[in-house]
Amino acid sequence: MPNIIAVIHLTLNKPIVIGRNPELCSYVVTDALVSGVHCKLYAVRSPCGGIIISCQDVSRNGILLNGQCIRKTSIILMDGDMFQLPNSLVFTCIHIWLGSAEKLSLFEPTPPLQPIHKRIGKYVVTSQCLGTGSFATVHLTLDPDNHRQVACKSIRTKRDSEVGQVMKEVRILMTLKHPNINEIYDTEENKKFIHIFLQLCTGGDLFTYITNYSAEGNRICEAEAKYIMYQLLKGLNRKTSFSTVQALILAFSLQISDLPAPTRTRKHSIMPSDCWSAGVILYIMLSGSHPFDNEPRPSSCSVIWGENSHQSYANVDIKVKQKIIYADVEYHQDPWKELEDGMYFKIQ
Ligand SMILES: Nc1ncnc2c1ncn2[C@@H]1O[C@H](COP(=O)(O)OP(=O)(O)OP(=O)(O)O)[C@@H](O)[C@H]1O
Repeated sequence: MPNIIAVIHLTLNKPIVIGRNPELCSYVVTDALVSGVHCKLYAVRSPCGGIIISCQDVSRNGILLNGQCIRKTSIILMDGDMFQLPNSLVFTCIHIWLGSAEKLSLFEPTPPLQPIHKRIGKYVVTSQCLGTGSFATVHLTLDPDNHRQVACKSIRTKRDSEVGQVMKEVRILMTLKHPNINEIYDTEENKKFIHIFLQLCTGGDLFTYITNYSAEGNRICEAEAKYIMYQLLKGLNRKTSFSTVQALILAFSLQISDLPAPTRTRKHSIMPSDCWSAGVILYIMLSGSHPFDNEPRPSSCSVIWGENSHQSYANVDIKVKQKIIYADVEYHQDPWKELEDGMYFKIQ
C-alpha cells in the first residue's frame, strides 16, 4: 500500500496548478525534474451531464499516464487512472461526484467498471464513450507513438458510395492545420466503419459552458462572447469551402459543431452557411436561448397519455423550419434591451 501524502480535491471550474513555483502553483512539488508550472488539472461538466477531469501538461519533462509518457498536451483522466510527475509523486484519480445524487442526464454514459481496449491500426481505442452524434460514436483513444490521447470518431457505413464521400471530405480536412480547427490526425477503414482519429477536446462543449458557468445565468458576457466569436471566425475563415468541421476554441479547448444551415455558394471567404451558423452561436452566447428552436419540446407525459409523440415532435420541427425560412427572430425581449453592442448584429 503506497503512502498517501496528500489528497487534492478538484472542484468544478476551479483549476489546480501543480509545479515547483510557489507563486504560480496551488500545489507545490519541489523535485528537480518538476517544472515551475508543470501541469494544470481541470474539472468541467460534460455535454452528457457527467464530469470531465482533465490534465494539461505544460512541462519540460512531461507526465506519465498509466506508465505512458504524455507531453505538452491535454488528457482526460478516468476513474482509477494514475499519473506521475517525473521521478516524483504518483497521483491516482478518483472520481467522487459530491453534487446531487441523481444522474444529471439520462444519457450520461456510464463507464464500464473494467475498461476494455481494442486495437485499431496503431491506436488503442478505449471503451470510454466521449459522446454520440447523429452519425458517429466517439471514444477516448491512446496514440502510443505520439504520446497523446486522441478522440476516435467511428462512423458506421452501409454503402461504398458513402465511404467515398466521407473519405473525400476527411482528406480535405486533414490538410487543414489551424489553431482554431480541430485537427484530424489519421483514419482507418474497414467493411463496417470509418474511424477518424481527431485532436482530443478536453474542455467540454460550448453550449454546456454557456449554460453552466456563466455569471449572467444562461448566457455569457459580451466581452467573452466577442473573444470566442473572434476565434471561431478565425477558424472558419481558414476552412472556407468545407462543409463540416468542428471549430475549436483553443483557449478553452471547446468544440463547436456546425449547425444545419442553408445552401452555400463560393463567393464569400467564409461560406454563407457558416456565417449563418456563427450568427446562431453568437445569439445563443448573448441571450442564452436558441433563436429558432425555442418551442417547448413534448414531454414524456404525452407518451403516457397516449398522445402521438412523433407527431408532436414533427410539429415542433416544422415550426422551427418556418422560423428559419422567415428569419423570425425575437429581439424585443430580455436580454436584448441591455445589450447595446449585441444589437448591432442581427440574424437575417
Ligand atoms: N474531438 C473530440 N474530443 C472530445 N469529444 C468529442 C470530440 N469529437 C466529438 N466529441 C464528443 O462526441 C459527441 C459526438 O460527436 P459527433 O461529431 O459525432 O456529433 P455532433 O457533431 O456532436 O452531433 P451531430 O453529428 O448529430 O451533429 C460530441 O457531442 C462530443 O461530446
